Amino acid sequence: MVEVKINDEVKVGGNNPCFIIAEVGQNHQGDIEIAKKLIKAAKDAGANCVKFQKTCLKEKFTKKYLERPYDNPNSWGKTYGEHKRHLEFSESQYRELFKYAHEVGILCTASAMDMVSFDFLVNMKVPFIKIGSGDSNNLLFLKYAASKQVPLIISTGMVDKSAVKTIYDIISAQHKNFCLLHCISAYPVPYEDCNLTVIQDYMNTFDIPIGYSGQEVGTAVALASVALGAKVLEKHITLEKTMKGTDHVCSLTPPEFQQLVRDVRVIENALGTPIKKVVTSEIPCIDKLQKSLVMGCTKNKGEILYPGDVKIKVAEPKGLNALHFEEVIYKTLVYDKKEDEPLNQGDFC
Ligand SMILES: CC(=O)N[C@H](C=O)[C@@H](O)[C@H](O)[C@H](O)COP(=O)(O)O
Ligand SMILES: C=C(OP(=O)(O)O)C(=O)O
Repeated sequence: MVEVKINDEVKVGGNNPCFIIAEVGQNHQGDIEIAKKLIKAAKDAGANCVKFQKTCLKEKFTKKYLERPYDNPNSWGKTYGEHKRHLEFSESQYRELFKYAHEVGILCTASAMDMVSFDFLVNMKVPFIKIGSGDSNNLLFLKYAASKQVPLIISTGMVDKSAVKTIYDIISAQHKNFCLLHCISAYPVPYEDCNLTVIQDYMNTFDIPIGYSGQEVGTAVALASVALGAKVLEKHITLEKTMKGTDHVCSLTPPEFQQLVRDVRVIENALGTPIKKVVTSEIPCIDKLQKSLVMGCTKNKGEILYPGDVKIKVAEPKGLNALHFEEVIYKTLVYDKKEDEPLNQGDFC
């Protein structure tokens, strides 16, 4: 199975555990202390990585768009530009955050929301660069990103399958060190729009690790994505869901994130093998409750066992496994047998 190399220690895909990204995004409210608390919370929750969103505003947005009024309860300014400026950390603040994450001991990166930010992140030597759904139609940027030969995790919200194939073709023409994440870009995503089985379709179509970036409320859908085979899982993290900001509503609090990580690991462990076999932990139940073949009546040596003469019961001691019922019928007893006595190999011929 194809693996993506994040760094010397961390690989994604194949038989590696699901790589869990705690997406801070802009849930830091523009406050570096909150950002640090979220980095620490992500580490304590057991996430593999914590992620921000790096934007060069004049590269990502037109002047007119930045001047657009942004008058809603989640806004940090009168215009979209003011709002975004409030939420954007400077390069030196990013350096401080990356340093802090390093001290805390968690991988830290960001989504490059434009080419300028991409270059900054390459220079910062982040373990991989995320390209969010806002760029799933930005083929120019995707080509540029692919040419830089850094590991990429790419979300595929807001486009259809044919565009996703194009993204795959663009990146894989340069390298295979990338993952695609199924994503629906709504905040929050109604459950009926999650279309989680797209993950399986991606897995059947693409020879790279597939993951899920979930914007729905809660953890159930994210957990299901892992059961379906997601090798990367991204969920937003917040200190408090009632905080101001567009994404808090679809985010997980630190205890919820911790539970998510725990449950993902339980699911991975439980997925086990597709080979159905009797496992050691079942032996006590087999001993206690599995049924076996016993005599349904008292019969003597030389008599034939007719269907009604053999019963299937939980017995002590056990007889032959009840699966052998058909093999016993119409055989001749070689011993006298009492009702309820177990029937074993050698009792008939
Ligand atoms: C598509 C995309 O970029 N989505 C991101 C990742 O999920 C979001 O975090 C947005 O940045 C956020 O919802 C924008 O909110 P506002 O417009 O209020 O700053
Ligand atoms: C928009 C982003 O992600 P997604 O599309 O996965 O929500 C992002 O990472 O910035």
